[in-house]
Amino acid sequence: MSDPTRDAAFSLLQAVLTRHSLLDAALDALPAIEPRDRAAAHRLAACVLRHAGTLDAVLEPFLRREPPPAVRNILRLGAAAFLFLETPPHAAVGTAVDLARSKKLEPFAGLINAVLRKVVAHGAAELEELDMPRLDTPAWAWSAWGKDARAIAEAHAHEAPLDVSAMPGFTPEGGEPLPTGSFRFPAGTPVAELPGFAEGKVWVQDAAAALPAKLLAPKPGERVLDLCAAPGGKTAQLAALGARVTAVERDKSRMATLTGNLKRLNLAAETIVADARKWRPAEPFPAILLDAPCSATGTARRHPELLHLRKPMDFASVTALQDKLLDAAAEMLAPGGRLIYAVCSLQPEEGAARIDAACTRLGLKREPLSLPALPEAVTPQGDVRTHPGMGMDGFFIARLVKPSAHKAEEEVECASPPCLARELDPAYRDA
Ligand SMILES: C[S@@+](CC[C@H](N)C(=O)[O-])C[C@H]1O[C@@H](n2cnc3c(N)ncnc32)[C@H](O)[C@@H]1O
Repeated sequence: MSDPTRDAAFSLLQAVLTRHSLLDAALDALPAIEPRDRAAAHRLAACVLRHAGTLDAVLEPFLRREPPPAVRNILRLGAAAFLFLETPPHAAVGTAVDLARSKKLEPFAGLINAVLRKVVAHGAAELEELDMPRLDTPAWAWSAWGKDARAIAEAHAHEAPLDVSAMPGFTPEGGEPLPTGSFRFPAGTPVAELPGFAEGKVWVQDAAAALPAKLLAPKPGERVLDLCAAPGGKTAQLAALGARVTAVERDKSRMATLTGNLKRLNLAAETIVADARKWRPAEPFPAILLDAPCSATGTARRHPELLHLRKPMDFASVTALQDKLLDAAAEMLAPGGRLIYAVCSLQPEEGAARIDAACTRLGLKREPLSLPALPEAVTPQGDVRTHPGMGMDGFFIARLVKPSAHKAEEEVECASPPCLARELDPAYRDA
């Protein structure tokens, strides 16, 4: 009989690595098991996903030929339990062998036993020699992250803490106040037990995810359009700051989650289920937050499967959608209005490159952001780029302004290229 934790962890790995499922979806699809076993299985599977490259490098010298994928996953589970999760050697090996038998992989039980015994004997020493951050990061991601790649990859080795945003004036007891205004609790803190959660005073939101709404800085009573709004962390921030928020979200069930979240927090917003590329308001908005759908590589600390599931060629379709959403946002922005564009991605093509293209295509002007609480996150172009090496999720945030009607007319006069005004303006030079 295999133990329920190993069994569930194996199902999670098979779902992610062979059927390309997201880990949360795979967790939802697990048969009913004790919550404690489910949490342990999640932790074990996430550990394998964080360290798959390192685990494979440790196993490599002990394998004479490539084992079937299911057998490799059992070997990874056994090695991860021993090397990273302090499982005693006999339990790490024995549960892996039992698991193989229960999955009709009896012919591989001897191999699994022999390989894992070698891992137990030599694996820890081998680990010392390996460049784990490099091995656990796909080559496409490492090269895209440039000089920050090592710091990001080192942070990916650890579980993320639990950050929360709080209603203005409320301080959740026991939370570490962060310079950017969020509060931090240790990884694994049960959300429902957070101080102020039951009273609707706090909501879960990574410290980086809390920055875009702060940088939009709505005034009390100001009309704000929140595009791509669900599950509503940023809608809640904007409403809590006193803005009159219109939240647009394409997915009906995600919008239901947003509505439920606002209700729990006793906040209000106008909610519209629609495709932001097509929906148009009666009046343009002076302030828009576009939290665009993205590859979400900035959240890989919490979702370690993403680096296994994403492929470089996936980015073309998501950047095309980001451009269309920027086009729509520019149309809905009042002259003189401001637009905050945000993505929880570490990929430059979803960040600065989208803003460069939007400035050229739409005549918007990039306005440099200032973030005194986190100056290292401000790029030379004036955008904000956080990453896990800074202790928070990876986010890209930029502010764009639409020239006022008066200015726009001036630009029309000199619109035939090349436009001298654009050539002289450093913001356009960057574009
Ligand atoms: C990054 S999430 C937004 C997170 C949210 N702003 C928050 O703070 O909780 C992106 C959202 O965009 C929605 N979305 C994707 N394409 C859309 C479109 N064309 N129009 C409106 N919403 C869209 C997705 O369903 C998803 O809920």
